Amino acid sequence: MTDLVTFGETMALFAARRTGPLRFARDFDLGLGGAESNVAIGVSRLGHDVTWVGRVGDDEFGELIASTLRAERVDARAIPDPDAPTGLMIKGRRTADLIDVRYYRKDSAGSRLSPADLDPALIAGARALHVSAITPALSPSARAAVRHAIDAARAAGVLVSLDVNYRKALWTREEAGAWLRSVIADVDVVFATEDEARLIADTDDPDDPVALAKALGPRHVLLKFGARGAMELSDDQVRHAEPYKVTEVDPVGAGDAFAAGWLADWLAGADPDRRLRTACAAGAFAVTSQGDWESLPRRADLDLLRPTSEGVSR
Ligand SMILES: Nc1ncnc2c1ncn2[C@@H]1O[C@H](COP(=O)(O)OP(=O)(O)O)[C@@H](O)[C@H]1O
Ligand SMILES: O=C(O)C(=O)C[C@H](O)[C@H](O)COP(=O)(O)O
Repeated sequence: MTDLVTFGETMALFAARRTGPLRFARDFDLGLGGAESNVAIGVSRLGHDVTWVGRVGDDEFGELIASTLRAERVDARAIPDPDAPTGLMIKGRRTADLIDVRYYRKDSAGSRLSPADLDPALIAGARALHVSAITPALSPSARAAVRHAIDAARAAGVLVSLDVNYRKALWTREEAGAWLRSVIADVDVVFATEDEARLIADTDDPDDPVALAKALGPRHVLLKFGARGAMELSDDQVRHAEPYKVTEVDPVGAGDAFAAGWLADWLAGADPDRRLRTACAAGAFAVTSQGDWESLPRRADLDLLRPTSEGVSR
């Protein structure tokens, strides 16, 4: 039995070590990145059993992904695909605070995920399913896999969580909006930035976060405002969360961390105020180091941050 099932594409990640145009980068840190595996690691570190499913190439990067996730205690069902390579993500630093992410993932192993890769019994045995709207943008078979997984979760009464994670390199706003509107009624929890929420919501006041959240529809709506914190609309009640004070080194991965924190506390049965604080703390931790997931917190770390922290722990 697992608490959370998630699936998607995880890529080998090359992060340039120095700032400037990528062609002058010279050296890179090799790691991995993928929205859903970032969430899987985050939820695992916060104490729950997580299963991640995805296709990887039958290559060194596929090994890197499987072994890293397993080291993070994620039950990684990394399906080796003999016919396609692991996708790549290249992270450049054009300036000290301008990160430029490029994908080399067309026809990758991860994009070849299909409904047959996702066992409905695995999903039915979990308490929550987490998907992102990156997967449906990868290929028709990956899109069908998301629908299949959501249907399996709904049939079994398993919580369905969706992170909008709009990636303009993969599809247009119109394509993403149409797909999102086709699934939103089957979603229990949605994570979005305000701009992402506007892909789905039809409201007269798209600049009002509360109106936007109400127009989305799911039982739990989480709107993320970056360094300004977040808002939750759950069961008609609105909660605002102050951000935690950290020095931002790399903003990539904050949204995945936030989703991980929220889901971990939902699984733990935490009260809604605490759940939202955990989500914000996890998001804050994520921006403190270069990697997409390396600085994600364990439970004991959560108390280290305070909204008004002076940065000293005694
Ligand atoms: N610089 C920051 N300082 C403190 N918390 C942050 C910072 N950036 C992000 N967070 C936290 O992480 C959450 C998600 O980040 P955000 O950038 O809004 O999402 P995404 O990565 O999906 O665009 C925010 O709602 C906030 O709680
Ligand atoms: O899987 C993909 O396509 C990715 O882009 C992987 C990224 O590492 C994360 O998804 C970060 O996303 P945020 O948490 O929204 O900053």
